[in-house]
Amino acid sequence: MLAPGCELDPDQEVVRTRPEDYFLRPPSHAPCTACGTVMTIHIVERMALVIPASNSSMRSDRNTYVGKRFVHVKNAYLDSMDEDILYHLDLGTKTHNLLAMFGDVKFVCVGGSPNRMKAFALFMHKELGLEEAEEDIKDICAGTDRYCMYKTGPVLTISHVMVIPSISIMLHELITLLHHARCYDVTIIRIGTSGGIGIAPGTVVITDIAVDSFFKPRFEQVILDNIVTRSTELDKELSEELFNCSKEIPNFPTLIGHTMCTYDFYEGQGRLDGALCSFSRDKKLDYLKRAYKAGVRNIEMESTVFTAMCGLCAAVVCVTLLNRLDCDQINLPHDVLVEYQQRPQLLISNFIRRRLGLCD
Ligand SMILES: O=P(O)(O)O[C@H]1O[C@H](CO)[C@@H](O)[C@H]1O
Ligand SMILES: O=c1cc[nH]c(=O)[nH]1
Repeated sequence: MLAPGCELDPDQEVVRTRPEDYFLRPPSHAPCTACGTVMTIHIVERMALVIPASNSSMRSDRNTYVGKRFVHVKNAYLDSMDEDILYHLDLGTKTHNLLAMFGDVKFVCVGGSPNRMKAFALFMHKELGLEEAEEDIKDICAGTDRYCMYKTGPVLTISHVMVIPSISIMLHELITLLHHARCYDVTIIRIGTSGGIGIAPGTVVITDIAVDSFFKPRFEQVILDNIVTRSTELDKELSEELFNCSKEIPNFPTLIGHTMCTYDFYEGQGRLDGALCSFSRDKKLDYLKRAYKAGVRNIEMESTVFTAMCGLCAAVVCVTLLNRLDCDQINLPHDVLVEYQQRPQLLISNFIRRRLGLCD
């Protein structure tokens, strides 16, 4: 077991936790960098499937992608399949020419609400000055009502509904789609809403690391009857780039901080206004204050699985709708809510235009 207060070499991919939880690789041992105490370490799988476009310190298993960094699928079975049906997207390798449809995608923007994501696609269409008529921007996944998807030039926009399992299914099919379409140098961004902790409503939080309800930077996935823990590391350069973009927008409160991802909006986020509540106001505030102290600035419900699957060329940008130290209910006037929800969209549009060399 880990000695209390010990630190491991930060370059090591480890998590310090209960040994029985980690089955992915057998535990090994390493000395604490400070005191030399030998500790049991449990290797966490690096899951990120999308390869960063500009990362000079890529691991050797990623170095096969010199020049173009293709979207990577860690599944040996896929390429031997005669046909791959992406059921929830209503797309498939035999029914659609995925290379022709999606081969030029460079940015993927995801968010919960189908209407908000459609509005973002139409906004991007305008911002990129694309010639195609707005009416021609159709939902590519119209054959299913699970998710919606729009393509505007190199920007693919997809809704993922709410919570980890829903975004996880979408990401499996999205990443497979990008792989079939031979996409490369892709950046994936989640644009959403969240509850803030200790910050003014309307603040945009750019996530530096996604943490779970225990403030740990990990995502636990049950696979068969094992729990596999995956890293939720994000590309720091990308968050800095986004932060710099935000400085160019007037009256645009933005910060970089940890984002906590929960499995529930009510009890899971310490709300007193759900159908069930088994804790006191004091316990709630104590929890949220501990979260703040651990670096958490906002709470939402998808970031850990999103970062685990897309991490090293991905970003999470969420506006806060309330300060959870003050209240639980979201009672913003409709026009304010709409304006707040547009903030991450505005930032990402500026970022994409800048990356495409379209900014003045
Ligand atoms: O703004 P979106 O992307 O919908 O995400 C946030 O809003 C939902 C809760 O209202 C959760 O899914 C949370 O993560
Ligand atoms: O408090 C909030 C607000 C939006 N989304 C969440 O997950 N929590």
